[in-house]
Amino acid sequence: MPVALRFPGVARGSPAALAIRAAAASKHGREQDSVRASARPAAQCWRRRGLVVRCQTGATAVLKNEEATAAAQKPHTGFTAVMKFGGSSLASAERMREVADLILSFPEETPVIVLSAMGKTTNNLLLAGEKAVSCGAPKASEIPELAVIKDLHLRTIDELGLDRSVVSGLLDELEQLLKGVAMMKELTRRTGDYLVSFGECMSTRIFAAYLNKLGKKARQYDAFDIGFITTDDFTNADILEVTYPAVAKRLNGDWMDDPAIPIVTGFLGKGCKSCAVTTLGRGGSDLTATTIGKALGLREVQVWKDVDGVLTCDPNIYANAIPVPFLTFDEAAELAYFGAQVLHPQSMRPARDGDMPVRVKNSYNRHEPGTVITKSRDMSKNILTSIVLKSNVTMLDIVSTRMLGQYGFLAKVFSIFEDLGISVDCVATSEVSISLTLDPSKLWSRELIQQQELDHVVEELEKFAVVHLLQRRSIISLIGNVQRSSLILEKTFNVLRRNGVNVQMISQGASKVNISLVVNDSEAKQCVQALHSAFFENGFMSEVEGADVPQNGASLNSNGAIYGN
Ligand SMILES: Nc1ncnc2c1ncn2[C@@H]1O[C@H](COP(=O)(O)OP(=O)(O)O)[C@@H](O)[C@H]1O
Ligand SMILES: N[C@@H](CC(=O)OP(=O)(O)O)C(=O)O
Repeated sequence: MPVALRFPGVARGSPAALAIRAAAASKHGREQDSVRASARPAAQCWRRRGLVVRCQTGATAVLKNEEATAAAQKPHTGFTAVMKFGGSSLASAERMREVADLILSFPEETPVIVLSAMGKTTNNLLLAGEKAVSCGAPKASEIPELAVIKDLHLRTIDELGLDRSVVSGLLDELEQLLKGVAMMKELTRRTGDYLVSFGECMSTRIFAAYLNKLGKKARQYDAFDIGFITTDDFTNADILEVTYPAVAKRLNGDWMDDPAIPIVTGFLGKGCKSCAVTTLGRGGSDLTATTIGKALGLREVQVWKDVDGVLTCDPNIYANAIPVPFLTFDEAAELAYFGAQVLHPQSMRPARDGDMPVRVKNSYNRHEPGTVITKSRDMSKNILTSIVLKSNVTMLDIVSTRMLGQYGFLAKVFSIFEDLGISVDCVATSEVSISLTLDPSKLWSRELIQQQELDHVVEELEKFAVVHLLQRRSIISLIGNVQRSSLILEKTFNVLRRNGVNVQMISQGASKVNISLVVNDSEAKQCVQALHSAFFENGFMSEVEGADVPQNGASLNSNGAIYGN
């Protein structure tokens, strides 16, 4: 028999209201879902002694003021963790089966699931959009990438034994959209975001349907419909603060009313002014996951990838890379910012704010401990953690013609980059000159800077400086303990000298975890390999007194608690 409640002064559906409701349910020995919020004023009221709860049987009981207050202050949520699965973990029906099996293998968890688009679907959607611009409306239905997307999703549905209607409407809509782009001969950033959103909208619908088919009750959510409110910076939107309470209210509220595992689209949001679909930058589902984790105050966010955690370098550059068991949020953010594609650069922010560990795990190798990322760790024994390479970087040497004082010179240089929305990575200055590197992509949209934009930058800078544009450079970032910088640099320069490589610029970030070196693109991979073997493979760490030797140290018990940190 439901217990009817009303909470004067507490907004209906708010986390506090839900928490009081849960406390009342627990006090009356009821399942939470047998307790319903009611608008009926007569159902109960606040008395001096507390909240009088009247069951529909006529019996009453009191939830003491202290109990109600304590519950409201510690909002209860049924959820325990966020589990995010990227495109690499969801590339086929077989992979979806494995991911479902993985989720069900943690019966003690009540996770919120965040999914990216299947496999390479986002890239295919972007390519299809580009082709639509020039192919002409009658040919839009024949774009090869559209066929690949349709085939992948329909085959997955068939193989999972689901009804094609789960995505057929979206596939039709997608085809219509491409025809529209072909007719307009234009793909704006806003339309581009709407276009790529089909990937996540389809993967989540398929997966939710599959979990339901397995008997695990799941509910699909489009992030842009549940309170993910962003700036209107299409392709690279920022999540706004209002998102946190809105998402918590919606997910907690639905859970209380009708418990089901939420399956949420990663990467997507809703522009605060435009109300159009926005995206959070490539790889943005990691950020969706940590945002939900913070909103719900969860114990942990798990980010499931196709590698055994964050590695000592990109395994595509050097196959001997090994997992890094522990990282701080600062190290992970720096690593991501300087090019390690494994995490979205902004994704550590909510985790840091909510002091919530992030675990990077391998969905293909679930028993590996992975990497645990936390606020702090014992850095005293740490020397080098990981080596990151960012290629195709442009370097600018800018020498003042002394028309401006040094102060005005730096301000003027940076205002030009700000106006053009181009991000500057590394900077080194003298009194009259500045060397800096430009990210190959504009901010996080991964839209490459065009030559004409660079020409424009140089033209603007040449009004007050002599400028040398040096292209095809790479930044090698040494993520580690900058307190041991002399040791790191001594070893690094030995290795580079032996390999005949000259460093063209050095910069040590204020974050105290990163030293960056600029070298020629053509030498960069060889440098990373040589540095990796010198630091991680030849017993260097064990020779240095008190240094931590990288090895797998983090482990996960059955309910996901972290050992060994
Ligand atoms: N330092 C690193 N550690 C781990 N993976 C890295 C690193 N640098 C680059 N990568 C690449 O990142 C990939 C995982 O990220 P991503 O493809 O975005 O995963 P997902 O699609 O599952 O979110 C790995 O397959 C690997 O190739
Ligand atoms: N699908 C989007 C968002 C994302 O996060 O993907 P992944 O988790 O596969 O990196 C992208 O490809 O950018």
